[in-house]
This record gives sequence, C-alpha cells and structure tokens, in this order.
Amino acid sequence: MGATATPRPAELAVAASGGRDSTALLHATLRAARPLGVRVHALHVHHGLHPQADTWQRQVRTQCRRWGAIFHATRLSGAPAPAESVEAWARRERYAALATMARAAGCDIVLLAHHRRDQAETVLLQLLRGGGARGLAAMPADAKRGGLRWLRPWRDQPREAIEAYLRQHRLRWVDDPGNDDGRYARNRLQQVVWPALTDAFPQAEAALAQAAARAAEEAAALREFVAQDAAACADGDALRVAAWRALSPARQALLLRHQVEVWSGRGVPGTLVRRLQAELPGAASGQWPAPGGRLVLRKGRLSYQRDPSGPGQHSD
Ligand SMILES: Nc1ncnc2c1ncn2[C@@H]1O[C@H](COP(=O)(O)OP(=O)(O)OP(=O)(O)O)[C@@H](O)[C@H]1O
Repeated sequence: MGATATPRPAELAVAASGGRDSTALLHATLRAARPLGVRVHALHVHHGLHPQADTWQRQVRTQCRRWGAIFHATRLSGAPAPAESVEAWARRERYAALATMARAAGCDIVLLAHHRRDQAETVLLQLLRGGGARGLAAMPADAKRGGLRWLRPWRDQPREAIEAYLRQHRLRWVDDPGNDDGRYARNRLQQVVWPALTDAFPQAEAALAQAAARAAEEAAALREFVAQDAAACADGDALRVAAWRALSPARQALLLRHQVEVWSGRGVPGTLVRRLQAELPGAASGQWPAPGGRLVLRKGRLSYQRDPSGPGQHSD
C-alpha cells in the first residue's frame, strides 16, 4: 500500500497513536519517503486520561528511534468545559495539538491512519445522531483545515489490508489507544453492534463506505445550490425574506440552516429551521432565539445579532 502524498513535500507528519493502524502508516510512510529524501515526523498526543497512555507514547518514541522518524509529543492539559463530553474535548484538543506540532516541525501535511472500517463506523454514528448528507459524508480523504492538509491515505482500505501489512513486516503495536479518550458510543458500536451487523450483512463495511462517498458528492452539490441561493437572497449581511419565500420549501430549509450556521458559527437545530419556515412567511417583524444570539426580522430583512455575553464564534 502506498502512503505518499502529492505534491512531494520536504517534511511530512504522521499522527501516531502507537496503535495498530498508525504504526502501519508510520512504517509505510517512512518506507515511501526515505528514497525521496522526505523527512517524516511522528506526532503523538498524550491525552493524560488513561493509565496506559505513557506506554503508547513510549511505543511511538521507540518506533521513531528504530525506524528513523522525528518524534514529537504533547501532553494535553486542561479539562472539558462543563457541558462538554470528554470525547469531544479530547478530539478537539488532539487535533489542535497535532496542528501545533505539525506547524512547529515545518510540515504542511499531516497523515491520519483512518481506514474503511473507521469510515463505515463514522457513517453509522452520524446516522444515529440524525445527521444529513454532510455528516453522512463522514471523513474526507483530503481536507484543508487550519492552514494544513489532513490526508487519510488509507481511508478506502479495508482493515484486513492493514493487518496484512503489519504481519508482512512483523510490526508490533500497543492495543487500543482509541479507548484513551472516553469514546463510549464508538466503543459500543465496535464491540456490540459491529460484530452483529457484519454477521448479518457481510458487505456492510464496503456499503457504508460507498454511502459516504455518495453522500459526499451530494453534500458538495447541495453546497453549490445553497451558495447560489444565498447570493440571490443576500442584502448585505441580511437575508431578503421575499426572495427566500420564492424558493421551494426544501431550498428554503437548506438556506436557513446554512445562513444561521454562517452567522452563528454553530450547528443549527432542526426545530429552529422548521419554526422559521412556519413563522417567517406571515411575520412583518419578530425575533427568534438562535445559537449564540437571536434572529431579527425588520423591514423584510432577516439578520443575526450575537449575544454580547455569549462565547465567541467557535472554530470547529
Ligand atoms: N493520541 C494520538 N496521537 C496522535 N495521533 C492520534 C492519536 N489518536 C489518534 N490519532 C490519529 O487519528 C487516527 C484515528 O484514530 P482514532 O480512530 O482513535 O480517532 P477517531 O476519534 O476515531 O477519529 P477522529 O480523530 O476523526 O475523531 C489514528 O490512526 C492516528 O493517525
């Protein structure tokens, strides 16, 4: 399996947990990069949550020493905000720490070792959270974020291919750092749902990954439609309600969701979208609570006012 990225960088980072998948990815990346003169950095995040976390970090350090990668590690400090899950906190802080280490190492590209099973699990989890096309699209193979490129070169590879690679090269890893960050839903899915699902539907992994690929295309097309509608209905920072009303109900809902998300920087509950669809057409003026602020209708224009006391726009 290949693990190189194009165009060829001088420095390449691999997010290395010490577990099975990123052990294989770090090894394969080094094999591909060495003849090209590309330096490989292994970035490890110690979540400080699990008794075995020191072992995982040592494992990555040892791999780096043995295989000739440059080792970087960050230990997370702090704690989740009151309403935040450990999982959400760990995930956000992990990506932030990876980004900081990558930039400090002079890397523009970070490789992640997600594979097709991870993709399939993410689709199921999104479905169970009630996600739409964008959520069901799951993880992109190539994404730009925070000035970095995040690549998942093995996103479409079955897990068995990675296991075969590990066997072929007699690689050792430390089991299950994934449990480090309190991922209750994903762990239950892996332990309880997945075995039963694949027993009944052996093609589930491939089918769910295919569903994600279709959802990604559909989400991209929807983004284009909604951008056109947003431009057609814009009045400065506000939305012209008369123009919005001329759209079909499906496009009205999409545009409201998109617009409030852009204004507030947060996810928009479906209940708010439905309420606005019901109430906006008959209203001459009005106010509706929205994430982080409120929506104000005046003189046919819908605009957003941020709560002065609320937290700033979040960057996720
Ligand atoms: N502690 C860690 N340090 C460095 N990289 C990590 C760490 N944990 C995970 N990763 C990177 O993220 C990849 C996916 O890991 P994992 O499946 O545990 O994350 P996830 O939580 O399922 O996915 P996501 O990060 O998208 O939420 C790993 O293969 C590895 O590349």
